[in-house]
Amino acid sequence: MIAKIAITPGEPAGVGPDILVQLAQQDWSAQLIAIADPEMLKQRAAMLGLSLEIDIYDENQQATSHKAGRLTVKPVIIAEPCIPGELNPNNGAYVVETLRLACEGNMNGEFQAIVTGPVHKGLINKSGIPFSGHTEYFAQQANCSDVVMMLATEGLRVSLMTTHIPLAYVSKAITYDRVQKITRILDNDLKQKFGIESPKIYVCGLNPHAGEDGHLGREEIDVISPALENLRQEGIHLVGPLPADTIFQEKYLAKADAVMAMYHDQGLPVLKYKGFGASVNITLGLPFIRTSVDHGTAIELAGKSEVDCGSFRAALNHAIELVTNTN
Ligand SMILES: NC(=O)C1=CN([C@@H]2O[C@H](COP(=O)(O)OP(=O)(O)OC[C@H]3O[C@@H](n4cnc5c(N)ncnc54)[C@H](O)[C@@H]3O)[C@@H](O)[C@H]2O)C=CC1
Ligand SMILES: NCC(=O)COP(=O)(O)O
Repeated sequence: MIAKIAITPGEPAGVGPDILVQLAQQDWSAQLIAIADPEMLKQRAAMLGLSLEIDIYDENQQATSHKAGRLTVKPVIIAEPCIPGELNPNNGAYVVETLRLACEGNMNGEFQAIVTGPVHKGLINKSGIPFSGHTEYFAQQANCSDVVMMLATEGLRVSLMTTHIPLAYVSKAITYDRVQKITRILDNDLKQKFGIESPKIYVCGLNPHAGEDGHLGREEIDVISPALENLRQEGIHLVGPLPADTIFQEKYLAKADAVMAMYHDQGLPVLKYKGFGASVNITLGLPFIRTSVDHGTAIELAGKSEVDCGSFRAALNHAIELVTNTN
């Protein structure tokens, strides 16, 4: 069966559309369905000197694999014409509508995965729509109380205990309950989606030196260790909490199927240092497959043919692979 993959190019003034029209220049084994404004995509392709034929999506037609130089589009009309590199809050609702439709199509089985380009979280909020990230948005749309953000590159997977919240709220968000729920989702998806029979998860502490026996913070003693101990009783293979400044070394990584970081900027700088441009962001715990790029909107590069397509290509390949593995 040929999979239908919904693709949201993200912020129209950013590099998402540039990358999508470039990726459309090659054949793919799945049908790619861009949920976007077709005129905006045509204009971006023309700006980059690429030829692109648009086919308007017909849900009653059987899926056919993507052919180079064409793109199937489920149209969402943009509010105001897009100027690459110029953020326009009047187009914030358009961006969110593309995400809503992609989610709806996955929930009702029309599409088999979502691949998202980068959105500008600040612009969406400026447009009057509270938004902290795709991860949280899709969780809410799919009625999932907890999902996990995981980024993966060759030789390293990093998942996050907390996602897009201010640093000042992180300690309070790391509860006994949260540590258990998030770790169980990670363990389950490593088994189900990645085919790892008995995953080993290495867990970072929150505080310097994982709290130094309570002298530099008590979250490890009061919350993280007891929660991990309970999970070990359930049979989950966990190591830690280990100091975050030394966990990312080969001795541990060679054995780890994933590292769990306590917050966004504890884990992601390491991952991106290792594999920026070739990493994939995967949301675990959703009732559908969702992958994304490792980078943001890079608006200064929009419309200029200078963008690196590696992460978007990897996200698309990974989504197709996950669909194939789970069918
Ligand atoms: N998946 C998503 O929707 C993500 C969205 N963002 C959003 O993107 C916006 C901008 O965030 P920044 O922190 O500035 O990160 P950014 O990733 O947009 O840019 C950081 C640096 O990397 C470069 N860069 C990024 N992507 C590139 C590519 N494909 N090819 C070549 N160079 C590239 C940029 O030119 C810039 O120098 C924010 O609003 C943020 O919320 C950030 C990360 C992920
Ligand atoms: N740093 C990852 C990021 O900001 C992307 O998050 P999301 O929009 O995929 O939730």
